[in-house]
Amino acid sequence: MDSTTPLPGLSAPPPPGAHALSPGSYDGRLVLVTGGGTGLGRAVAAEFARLGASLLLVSRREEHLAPARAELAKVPGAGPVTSQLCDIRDADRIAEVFDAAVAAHGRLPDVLVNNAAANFPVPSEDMTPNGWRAVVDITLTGTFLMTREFGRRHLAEGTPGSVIAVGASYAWTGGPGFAHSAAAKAGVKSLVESLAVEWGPYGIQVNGLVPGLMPHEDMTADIRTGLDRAPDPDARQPALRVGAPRELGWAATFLASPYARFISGHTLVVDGANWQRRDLVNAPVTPVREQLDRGPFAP
Ligand SMILES: CCCCCCC/C=C/C(=O)SCCNC(=O)CCNC(=O)[C@H](O)C(C)(C)COP(=O)(O)OP(=O)(O)OC[C@H]1O[C@@H](n2cnc3c(N)ncnc32)[C@H](O)[C@@H]1OP(=O)(O)O
Ligand SMILES: NC(=O)C1=CN([C@@H]2O[C@H](COP(=O)(O)OP(=O)(O)OC[C@H]3O[C@@H](n4cnc5c(N)ncnc54)[C@H](OP(=O)(O)O)[C@@H]3O)[C@@H](O)[C@H]2O)C=CC1
Repeated sequence: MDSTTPLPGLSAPPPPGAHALSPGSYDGRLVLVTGGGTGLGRAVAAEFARLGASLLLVSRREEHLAPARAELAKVPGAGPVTSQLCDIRDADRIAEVFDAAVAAHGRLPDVLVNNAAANFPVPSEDMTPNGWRAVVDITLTGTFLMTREFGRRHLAEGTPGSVIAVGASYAWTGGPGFAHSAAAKAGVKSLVESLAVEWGPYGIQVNGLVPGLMPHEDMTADIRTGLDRAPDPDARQPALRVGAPRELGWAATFLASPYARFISGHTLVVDGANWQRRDLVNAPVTPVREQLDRGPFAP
């Protein structure tokens, strides 16, 4: 192939509304998605709904939850869609959310998707203690508290369940400019590995799921601005395209399905191999302060 031949890249995903699993695969199942009102969480929830699941969306802001509830209830084949306001840093409120799940849906969530997370780009030398705590508390501790409640309820009832924790590939590599989030996501990956073993004997499967770059309209301004600094995001991916949020949803519905019951403690990366990218000759290093358009450090 000469340098003028167009590269094909990885093929475009099937259209919105398509699904790999049979219709009705999740009929009668309840799926709890944290952060299910926006972005990737909403896209994941939609794929479960398309397969017949009932949904419980959990996050802090009704302005995120109400429109998502309305949209997801219209997905053909979806079960009932409810939501609960909850800050996942609050263990008491999480217990109430599980009580509300049983009251509204008549069952515990069969699947927990820990999708909610917090993140903003910041050079580490500028990060305040409270900024670090906010991101680690939401992303790691919030994921643990939700998962702990899910596990306790299922262990008490003797019922099986499936947990999916949404991660990020900088759990393996580190994330310059995102040290708090990368550390938290590394903790999430480790948590998945610990709990998969602890709870395997009780029929509770625990996996991680890592999206690659999947732009969506709810991305925070900080992250969107960072992305907008570099033109043509497709050309910067080995797949020659960014991911579509529904591709994460398809992976999630597979991981929590009967066809994946023997997969546990694994973290699946859906990013077209972007995180493994290495060039023969690296691009010159740009310090994080420069990438973020920050002036010199001033204590
Ligand atoms: C360019 C490529 C990027 C690829 C990255 C892809 C990988 C991962 C992606 C994601 O995780 S995307 C998910 C992002 N979504 C969210 O973060 C949504 C929720 N976020 C929030 O609610 C807030 O942003 C929050 C700050 C994270 C949490 O809100 P909370 O109400 O608990 O905190 P605050 O009281 O507002 O702030 C706490 C603390 O944090 C400091 N802070 C907040 N924003 C920034 C910022 N943009 N830069 C620096 N510091 C920030 C804030 O000042 C507070 O600290 P103190 O001032 O009290 O010291
Ligand atoms: N987009 C991407 O390309 C990538 C995303 N990811 C991961 O994917 C997941 C989803 O990201 P994305 O959809 O882009 O981000 P969003 O900002 O759209 O979603 C974050 C969600 O988390 C909820 N949330 C935040 N804090 C709390 C809290 N304390 N309690 C309850 N809910 C909370 C928010 O809702 P509310 O404000 O209503 O509380 C929001 O719905 C995250 O885990 C993220 O780290 C990883 C790599 C790349």
